[in-house]
Amino acid sequence: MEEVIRKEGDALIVPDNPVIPFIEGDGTGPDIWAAAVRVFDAAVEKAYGGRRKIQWKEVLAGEKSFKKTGEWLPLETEEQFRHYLVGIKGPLTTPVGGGFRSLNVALRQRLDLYVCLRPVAYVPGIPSPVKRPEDVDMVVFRENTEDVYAGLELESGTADAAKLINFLKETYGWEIRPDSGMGIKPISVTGTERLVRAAINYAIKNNRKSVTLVHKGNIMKYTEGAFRSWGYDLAKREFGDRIVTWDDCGGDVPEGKILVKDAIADAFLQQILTRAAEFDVVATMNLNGDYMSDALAAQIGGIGIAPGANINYESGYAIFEATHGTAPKYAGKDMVNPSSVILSGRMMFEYMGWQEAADMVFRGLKGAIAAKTVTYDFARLMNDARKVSTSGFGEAIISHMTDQPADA
Ligand SMILES: NC(=O)C1=CN([C@@H]2O[C@H](COP(=O)(O)OP(=O)(O)OC[C@H]3O[C@@H](n4cnc5c(N)ncnc54)[C@H](OP(=O)(O)O)[C@@H]3O)[C@@H](O)[C@H]2O)C=CC1
Ligand SMILES: O=C(O)CCC(=O)C(=O)O
Ligand SMILES: [Mg+2]
Repeated sequence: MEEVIRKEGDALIVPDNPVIPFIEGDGTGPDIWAAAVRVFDAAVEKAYGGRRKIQWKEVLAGEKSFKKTGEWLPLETEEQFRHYLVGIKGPLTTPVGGGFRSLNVALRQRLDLYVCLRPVAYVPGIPSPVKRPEDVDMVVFRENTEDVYAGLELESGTADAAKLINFLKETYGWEIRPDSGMGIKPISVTGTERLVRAAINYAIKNNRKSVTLVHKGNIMKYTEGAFRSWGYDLAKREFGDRIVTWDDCGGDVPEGKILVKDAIADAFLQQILTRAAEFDVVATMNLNGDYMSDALAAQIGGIGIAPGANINYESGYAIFEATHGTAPKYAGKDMVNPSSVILSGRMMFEYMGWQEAADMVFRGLKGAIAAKTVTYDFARLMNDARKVSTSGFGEAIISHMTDQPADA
């Protein structure tokens, strides 16, 4: 019988043999998925001795879907993610400068997965370009449904672009070059409040020290600046007894309180390199969050190991996915690092309440890295590594799954 994960009130009800839909992904997606699914199944088997098992169900999107169905993102795929509540996906190609819009963004928008959750923490043994990668332990909450990612754009030279440019001149007196392409950046109270609320709730639940609102509000006053103001207002209104702001305490945070502060995005990007330990949970808008998550990933070894999740905390819908893209030059070479999808699976197990399986995945991964068995991206920065393939790294993770606690 088909077992389906469902949400009842605040609780996620997870059967022992849940159906979990997956998208293999384009480019390196199939290589990574083949390694990752073996790791997931091994972790569940070792953690629960056969009592639990995932029933994987492939759903189509991207190039594979287009070849089979003529559609890039069939409605059925979206419906399957809704039906089964929790899913996982590989990266999907988005053409640059034209063609169809991002399927990744479309899925997030259609399921209203408003949080893009990207934890960035160092795993010992991984080569890093910074002196103190262990100082990086941040959790990025990136707003996932609006900002310039809303896809509201008009192409330069079109009648529609000309119409908008004329309207803006007539209505506001704005002078915009007639050969401009136009894009809209919506940032709403609704989008901001639910994102910041999720970030603060996460900080409380996980005993984190601070939540930093990152914005470019000095320049984009009514979008990014408003995000900052609405974020502070929400924090004070809904979490007044749990948080303090910099103005309240001058940085001297009372025991048990979470500091809510803000940083302008350009300064933030240099401070995460110079003073990484001062940042913890970070809440920001879509484009900033996209840039920041890759930049932060670089500090802990690169996007090959940076996981992520797209979540709606009210409906419970969640799609787990890597931070990186399709890395097309390595497609089919069984070469890239599968850690990002594998650690996204670890996040998925945690979300499902399968902590033992999550710990098993992490233990295996830490063991493989400690043994210096790594893929090309890490091997090229290490002197004494044993370079293995995508599938070889998956096998190494499985062979290092032990019964020792994750942080032993
Ligand atoms: N969520 C999604 O599905 C995403 C999709 N994309 C899409 O992916 C496509 C390619 O984007 P691109 O900008 O090249 O970014 P990618 O993230 O695909 O690749 C950029 C570089 O990052 C490194 N990298 C990526 N993945 C891995 C991995 N698993 N292991 C090791 N290193 C890795 C490689 O670096 P090196 O060359 O140094 O080895 C690679 O050349 C685009 O169509 C883009 O839109 C992009 C991001 C997210
Ligand atoms: O959708 C895409 O192609 C890119 C998205 C992206 O870079 C991200 O979400 O991190
Ligand atoms: Mg990105």
